[in-house]
Parts: sequence; C-alpha cells; structure tokens
Amino acid sequence: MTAPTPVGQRRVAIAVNPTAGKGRARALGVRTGELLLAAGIEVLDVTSESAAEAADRAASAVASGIDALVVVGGDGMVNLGVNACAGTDTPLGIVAAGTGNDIAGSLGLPVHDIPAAVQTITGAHVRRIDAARRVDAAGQLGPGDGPQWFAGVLCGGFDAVVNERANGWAWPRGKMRYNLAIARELPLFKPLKYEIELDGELWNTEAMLVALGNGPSYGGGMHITPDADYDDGLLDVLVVGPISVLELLKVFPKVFKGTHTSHPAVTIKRARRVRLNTDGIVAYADGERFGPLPMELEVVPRSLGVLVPSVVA
Ligand SMILES: Nc1ncnc2c1ncn2[C@@H]1O[C@H](COP(=O)(O)OP(=O)(O)OP(=O)(O)O)[C@@H](O)[C@H]1O
Repeated sequence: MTAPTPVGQRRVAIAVNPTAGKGRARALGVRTGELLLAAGIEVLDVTSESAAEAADRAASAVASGIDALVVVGGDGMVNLGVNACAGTDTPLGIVAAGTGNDIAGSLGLPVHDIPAAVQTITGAHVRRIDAARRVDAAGQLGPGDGPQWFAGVLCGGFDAVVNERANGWAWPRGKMRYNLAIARELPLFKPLKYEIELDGELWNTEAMLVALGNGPSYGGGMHITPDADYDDGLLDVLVVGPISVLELLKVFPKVFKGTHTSHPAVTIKRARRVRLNTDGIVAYADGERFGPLPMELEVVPRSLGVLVPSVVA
C-alpha cells in the first residue's frame, strides 16, 4: 500500500442517507456538517429525499470541482459515493453510520465515531484504492442505469437472491430483514449452473454462492473473500459449490472469521476481468441492486481516492 497523500481542502459536498442506521444517520449527518464547518470547511449539502437524486447531485458536485465528497451512511451510501468519485481525482470521505459498514471497517476508518471520522476527513490524506466497474463487450463503462462501480463485494448467487428478496420488503429494517429472507429462500434454493470467464479463461461450474471481492467483507462483518486486497488490481472470485442446506448452515458461521475458505466446496480464483453468467439472478454490489446477470466486471487499479487517517493502523 502506498502512503496516503495530503491534499488541500476548502470546500466539500456532503450527502447523508437519512434512512441509514435505522434512521439514526440523519442526525449524525447534521453533526458531521457542524463539525466540518467548525473546522473552517465550506460545506455544500447534496442530501436528497431519494437515493437517485442524491447520486445525481453528488456527481454534479464532483464535476463542479469540489475538494472532496463526504457520504454519511452505510455501505450503500459508500457505493453512491464510489459511483460519484471513482475515475476522478475527487476523494471520498466516509462517515460510517449504517447498519453495515464493511467498506469503512476494512479500510481502517472510524465506524460509528463521528468526531474521529470528521478528523479523518479534515486531515485530508488520500489513499488511492482499486474499484471495480461493469463494462460492455467493448470494454466501455456500462451498460445500464444505476450503480456502475463497486468497491466492496459483488454477489451473484444465493446471497444475491436473499438481497433481492429482502429488498422487496419495506419491513423489518436492518439485519432482521436479511435473516428472514435467508429463512424464506434457503429451503427452496438449488445450485445454479454458472459460466464464469476469468481474464478470458472459461470456468463452467455449479454454485450455491458466487462472490467477487474487491474488498474482503459484506453484510455487516461477513469476511466472504477474506484475502481480497484493495491494492492488488484483482477481484477475488469465491464460489461455493453444491452442498446440502444442512452443510451450508454448518459452514455459514465460519464466514464471520473468514475460515470458511478451507471447506472443500469453496474455491477462490483471482482475475482482473470477470464475466459472470447464470439464469435468473440479479447481482448486488456493496449491498445495492446492481443489475441482472450476465455481466462483465473489471478492476480499475487505484481509480478511487479515499480520505484516510494519516497513519493507517
Ligand atoms: N435519501 C436517500 N439517500 C440515499 N440513500 C437512500 C435514501 N433513501 C433511501 N436510501 C436507500 O438506503 C440504502 C442504503 O443504505 P445504507 O447502506 O447507507 O445504510 P444501512 O443502514 O447500512 O442500510 P441497510 O438498511 O440496507 O442495512 C440504499 O439502498 C438507498 O436506496
């Protein structure tokens, strides 16, 4: 990892997800704005009532030449920031205030600690990390509406099915919604046939779960691709082959420590560019709806600047 670089900072945009952290992020966003102003930084508020409008306003603020974009929320809000900042020189400041804060945590950023997060932002040290984006056959960005980039993990198997199910429910909020979705989907789920192309090499396999990790964890502390490295220019492609529901339930708790990778049904490969194809799956990335498979994804090395503490633990 290269040492973070200090940058000048006078004017930042802030986007708060008022729904994050079961609604607690709204007040934490106000506090963040106050602390930034108290530090002598001009703050442009691009918070919106809808995520789509917030994404547009954040992208416009980046295009207008602000010194940094600050997002307040969980991994979904980080994803919105990644989509505004990746491929630009504008760094992303993260105030982790969601129910899932995997990207902030794995980058060594403060979590649920507003003063420390603001201090990290005003410290203005930038670390450039890899981000992944979807590309078409010609290697161009896109196609599709919504998020094009992700920084953490993209899922395209049972975990994506669970996300899609939970996404359709307005209630309950937070982790309980995912637990209920797992309980609903698990008894019905059958392994799917996948065609996975890794840097041009075809891999036909059957899988319960497929995850592409630029970062190591998702879902609030599940280290699904525990060795994924934000600096290596590669995606860790994890596949869980066909196993019984009972066996899956036995292996599942190990994901919190990342020790599931030694299970004989788990395979991990690495690639810069991955094409993922199966029937009937909508992929999720950084916890957000990313789009239906098939999809081609590539890592763009060092394409995202993140504001980090000057000394990274
Ligand atoms: N006004 C808004 N601005 C940004 N995101 C919003 C807004 N309203 C709703 N959202 C939704 O919030 C979700 C992201 O939530 P985020 O990850 O930031 O917080 P969280 O508390 O960790 O979320 P979750 O409830 O999914 O665990 C996105 O799916 C997004 O569509």
